[in-house]
Amino acid sequence: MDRERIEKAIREILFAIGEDPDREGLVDTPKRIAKMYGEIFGGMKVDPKDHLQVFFQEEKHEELVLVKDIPFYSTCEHHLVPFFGKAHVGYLPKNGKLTGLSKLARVVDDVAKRPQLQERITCSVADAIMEVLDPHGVIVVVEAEHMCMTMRGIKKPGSKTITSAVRGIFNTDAKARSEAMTLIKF
Ligand SMILES: Nc1nc2c(ncn2[C@@H]2O[C@H](COP(=O)(O)OP(=O)(O)OP(=O)(O)O)[C@@H](O)[C@H]2O)c(=O)[nH]1
Ligand SMILES: [Zn+2]
Repeated sequence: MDRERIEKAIREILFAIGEDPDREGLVDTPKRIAKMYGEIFGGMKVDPKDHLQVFFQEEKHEELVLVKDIPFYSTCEHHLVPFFGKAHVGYLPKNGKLTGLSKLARVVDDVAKRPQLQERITCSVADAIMEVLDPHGVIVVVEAEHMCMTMRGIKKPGSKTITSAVRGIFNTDAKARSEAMTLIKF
C-alpha cells in the first residue's frame, strides 16, 4: 500500500474541507489514516483461500459445521464509511474434508478488509469455501448495519441488511437449507 500517497491525499482533503492540516490536532492525521488504511484495507492483496488449510477426518464427518456470530467490520465502497455486523458461515463437508473453525472467521476478515459491498462479502466467503473444501454445500448469512444509511443520507439507525449465499446442496435441498437457517437464527 502506498502510504505516502494516502498521506498526501488526506492532507488535500483536509485543505478542501476548509481545515488547516498543519494545526496541532491534525498534523499527524494523514499519517494515522495511512496507517489505519493499511489495517482496514489489509485484505487488498490477500487471497482468502490461502487461510483455508485442509485436513481430513478419518471418520469422514458429513454433518453441518456452522460458525455463527462472527463479528466483522468492513468499508462501504460507495462512501468509504464503515458497515459492520455478524457473519454466519456453515458448510456440509464431503469425505471428511475439513478446515479449522478459526479459518472460517479468517476468510470473513480477509474479504471484509477491502472497499466492499455486503453482497460481495457474502458471495466471496461462500465461493472461497466451495473452491477449497469442495463440500456438499455452503451457506453464508451476513447481517450488517451500514453507517452510510445511519449517520448520513437516509438516516435510518438500527436498520439491518441481511444477505445470504447458498451453494451446493443448500441450493437444491430446501430441508437442509431450512435446518441451517434455523440454527443460524437461534
Ligand atoms: N447493494 C448495496 N448497496 C449498498 C451497500 N452499501 C451501500 N449501498 C448503497 O449504495 C447506494 C449508493 O447510492 P447513490 O445514490 O449513488 O449514493 P447516495 O446519493 O449517497 O445515496 P443515498 O444513500 O440514498 O443518499 C445507496 O443506496 C447505499 O445504500 C452494499 O453493501 N450493497
Ligand atoms: Zn455506503
